[in-house]
Amino acid sequence: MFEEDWNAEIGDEALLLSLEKVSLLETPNDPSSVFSPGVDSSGTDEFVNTQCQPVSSFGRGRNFAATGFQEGNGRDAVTQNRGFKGFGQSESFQERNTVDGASTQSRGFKGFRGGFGQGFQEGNREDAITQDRGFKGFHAGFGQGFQERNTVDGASTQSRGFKGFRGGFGQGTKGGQRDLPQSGTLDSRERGTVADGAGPKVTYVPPPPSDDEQAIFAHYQAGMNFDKYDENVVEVSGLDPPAALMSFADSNICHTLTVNIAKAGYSKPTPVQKYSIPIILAGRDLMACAQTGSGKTAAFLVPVVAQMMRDGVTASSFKEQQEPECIITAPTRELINQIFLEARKFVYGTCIRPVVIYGGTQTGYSIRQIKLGCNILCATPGRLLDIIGRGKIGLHNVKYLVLDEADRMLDMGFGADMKKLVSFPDMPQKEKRQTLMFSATFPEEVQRLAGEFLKTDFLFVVVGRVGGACSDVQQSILQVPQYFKRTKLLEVLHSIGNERTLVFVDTKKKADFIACFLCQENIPATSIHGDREQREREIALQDFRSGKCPVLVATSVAARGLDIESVQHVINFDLPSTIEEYVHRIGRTGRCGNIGKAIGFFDNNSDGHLAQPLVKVLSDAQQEVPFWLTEVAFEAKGGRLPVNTQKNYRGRGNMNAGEVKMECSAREFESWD
Ligand SMILES: Nc1ncnc2c1ncn2[C@@H]1O[C@H](COP(=O)(O)OP(=O)(O)OP(=O)(O)O)[C@@H](O)[C@H]1O
Repeated sequence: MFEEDWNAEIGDEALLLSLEKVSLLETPNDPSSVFSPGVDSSGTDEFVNTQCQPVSSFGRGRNFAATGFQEGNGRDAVTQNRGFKGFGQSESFQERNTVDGASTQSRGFKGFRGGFGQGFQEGNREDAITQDRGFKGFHAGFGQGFQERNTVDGASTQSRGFKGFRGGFGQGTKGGQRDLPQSGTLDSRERGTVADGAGPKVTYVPPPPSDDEQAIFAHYQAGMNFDKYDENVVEVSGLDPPAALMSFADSNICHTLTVNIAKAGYSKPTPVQKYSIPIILAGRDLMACAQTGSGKTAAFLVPVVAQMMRDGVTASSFKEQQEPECIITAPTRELINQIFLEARKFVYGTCIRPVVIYGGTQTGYSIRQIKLGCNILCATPGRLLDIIGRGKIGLHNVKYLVLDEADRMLDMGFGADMKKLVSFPDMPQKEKRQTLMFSATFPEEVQRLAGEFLKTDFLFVVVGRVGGACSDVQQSILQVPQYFKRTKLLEVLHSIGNERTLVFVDTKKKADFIACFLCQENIPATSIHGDREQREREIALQDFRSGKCPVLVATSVAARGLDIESVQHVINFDLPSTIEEYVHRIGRTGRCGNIGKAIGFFDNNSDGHLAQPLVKVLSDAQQEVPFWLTEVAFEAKGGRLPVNTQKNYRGRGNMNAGEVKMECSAREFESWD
């Protein structure tokens, strides 16, 4: 991700003063009210040596707001250390970094003493052997009664990020109760290149989902605008498209699946389902674009399961190498898990076995799940390639290849992985498999790239406008300069009350910082981003879903696909760099016919590039367009684009290959898969 200008925000005197006034959380011994990112890293640079993620349990040592904080880091040999390293109060805070041996790197926040305000320095030192970057020395504040020790023996160690929250900010989660096996965060780097044993092991095993029928079919209610989906114009391009279906019963699918659809609470198909289901049942390749929250997941799962049943799929039994009939990929771990949970609904009572594998979890666990049998493999790209490379998955039986969030899967972030996937010798050629692509956005150049994966007679279904925002989301764009954003955020959150709100920021560090800040303001918040351990990410999401933390501060890793009940608000604290990302982010609310609200903080200094595409997205979705925004858009068009120091201009319809390339940065620096 892009490095933000922290000085611009934190160095502001007024803000520092206001932060000094912030009172600390005052429930040190109440485990249910002391939160947690347990944040563990924030660095963004490449690793040099092996890395050691501190074991940061949320259990003991979570007394984040009591009396004193200690951190010790004892390391031998080549050590790298990046990120936050402890919060504490001046008197009781101690930080110990014992480094034996040579070559030490240390980056990032190192010890808060005294709130966010004073004593905040950024160090940027680089000598031959020792690197030390980032915030160092917060004096006075933010955590008390907090201890962390990281002792790492052995050579060549790296550690990044926040070190010191065990429990962290926010409310909720008592680590002890949730002490699942620990994970390290190898993320994308764990793929293939870092074999088991070569680096610190990722040991996280996610808790198994409930097998209880009620839990499997749990769903939220469609909203009052559900029927309005039918008002959307649907365009199908390509030769001989089959007729759309009007009801699930029309689709002639097997009885068990029909029952499962009903149990999932689907009484009638949405437009993307009406058109996609018969196309897939007819064996055609498909690229489908429909607004966020309008049921694209079932639009591919239902017909794939129906066809597998029709073709008499056999139950796969225990084998060292499995040969799934269907592979589904998506860009983020949480999203692929969600797709897997949806798949479990539709295959219920059949012999079809779906399996999910994704990064940040123990590779051995993924392999064990696969060995037990696998008909539908839901996977993030990195873990998928890794597992294929280990010979645990044979591809010659693949009949369906699904790319959810296909534009993201084909851009420079994951495009190479997807090319690699279809280039495996045993992967059936595109003529011999069905390739299905779904997204709410499809920039034109990505549409062109998609052609390489699809048969020439593929069909393109567009519900509404390509890349259009969901009209059930009431959008407002406010002019908020960077230095004023936190004040504005508080103002908005106070007016919202306890309603579930997703706040998007542009960097991982900032996600943690804003979550901390909100907690200090007694707004229970947690964070999700690519530097958090997978276990922490899942806990954060769970706490948000359950309402324990009604505010989730996120980077773009949470922008796509996530379907969380009752998210009433999305706040773009930082607007994203592309309009597509904006459309996905605000689409976390206003789903399945429910209504939602999205507020964007527009900073003239950094968001000028987004003015024009925003005006278009707002007006296409029949939203009010502020006059000032049209003016900024006009200025941008006239060549007087405000100097943009932080973001890259990647508006829709204006992308070129180079701009697509930039998309990869988000994924490279964030561990999405
Ligand atoms: N036909 C239907 N009837 C009732 N609910 C439905 C129907 N189809 C989908 N849903 C529900 O609507 C919600 C949104 O669906 P889904 O997540 O598939 O949307 P999406 O189009 O993939 O969104 P995004 O673009 O954000 O990924 C889910 O909770 C899903 O269970």
